[in-house]
Amino acid sequence: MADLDTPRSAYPSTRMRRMRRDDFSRRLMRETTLTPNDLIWPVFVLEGQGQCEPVPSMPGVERLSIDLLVEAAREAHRLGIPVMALFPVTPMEAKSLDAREAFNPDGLAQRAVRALKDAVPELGVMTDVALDPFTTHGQDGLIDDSGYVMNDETVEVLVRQAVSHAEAGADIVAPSDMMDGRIGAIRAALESAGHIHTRILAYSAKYASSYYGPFRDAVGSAANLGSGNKYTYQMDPANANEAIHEVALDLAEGADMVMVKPGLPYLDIVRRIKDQFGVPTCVYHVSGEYAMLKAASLNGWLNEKAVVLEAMVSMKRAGADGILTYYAKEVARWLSE
Ligand SMILES: NCC(=O)CCC(=O)O
Ligand SMILES: [Mg+2]
Repeated sequence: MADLDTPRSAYPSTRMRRMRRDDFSRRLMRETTLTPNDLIWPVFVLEGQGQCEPVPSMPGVERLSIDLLVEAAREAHRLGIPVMALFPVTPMEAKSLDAREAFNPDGLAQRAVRALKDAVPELGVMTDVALDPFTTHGQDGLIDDSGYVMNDETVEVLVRQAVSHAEAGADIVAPSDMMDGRIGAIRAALESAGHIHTRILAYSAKYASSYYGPFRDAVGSAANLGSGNKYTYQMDPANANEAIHEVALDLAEGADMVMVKPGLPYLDIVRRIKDQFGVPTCVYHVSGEYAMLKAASLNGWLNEKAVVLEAMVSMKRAGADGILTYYAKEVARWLSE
């Protein structure tokens, strides 16, 4: 193929609109194709039976108890979605300073994994490795007297959490905490416990973003976090080289896949990672991005299906192999129409 700066014939022998004229030739030259295989569906899991609670800041998204989650998983699997990602809603009384509920073998996440692998074994199950749903202060790790999130002490808990997920049957563990060295520590612990097939999706470039607000409402960590912030461990939205550095470290420590989060505002990061490393790269279309599209659609200001599919194809075009999105089921349905 000629490279892009090879001289080309100019107008009128070249008319770019020729190929755009008809549907058949538009389809023929389409460079990016979206399929349900590209989707990971994040879900919020509740205690109880028959529980289904709407998330007010994410219309259309519901928190589900495990029995209803299993039904939803069957449907996701039927729609061709390869993976679901679980986010437990921890009851206030199970939260603590040391986040011990995170590695409870009978915790909500661990029970949900077992139920899903039992009911729909072909569906990939991914778990969130981070302590924010389990701490009374809503930070992703253990804090010292000054409130600083302690790295190495936190990593020890993350390792126990990840191993407990693998023991429950999780296919993918996804550390989203941004502590240093946690990928290597988790990988070593999984290997020595015999969980050699457990994949690690590292949230390598997770930014300290304001787009996570509705998620924190959904899992109930917003109230715990209060006016706190995560600037000492999540990345500065102004940085890109630092993301490359983070990804290089996580790959060296044993990550199978890496993630950029949020999605649309950070597609330059996705593209740089894909070009530089060529590894499986995921992107998280986060709660705030969902809320924006949903709110505008509910107001009649945007065509929901059209803008959501455009957002998805843009993430794929930027180099993403997997897209975590609360719109996963709708997207899979639209693609099959
Ligand atoms: N670990 C998950 C998050 O921190 C937030 C995701 C979102 O806002 O959708
Ligand atoms: Mg890191």
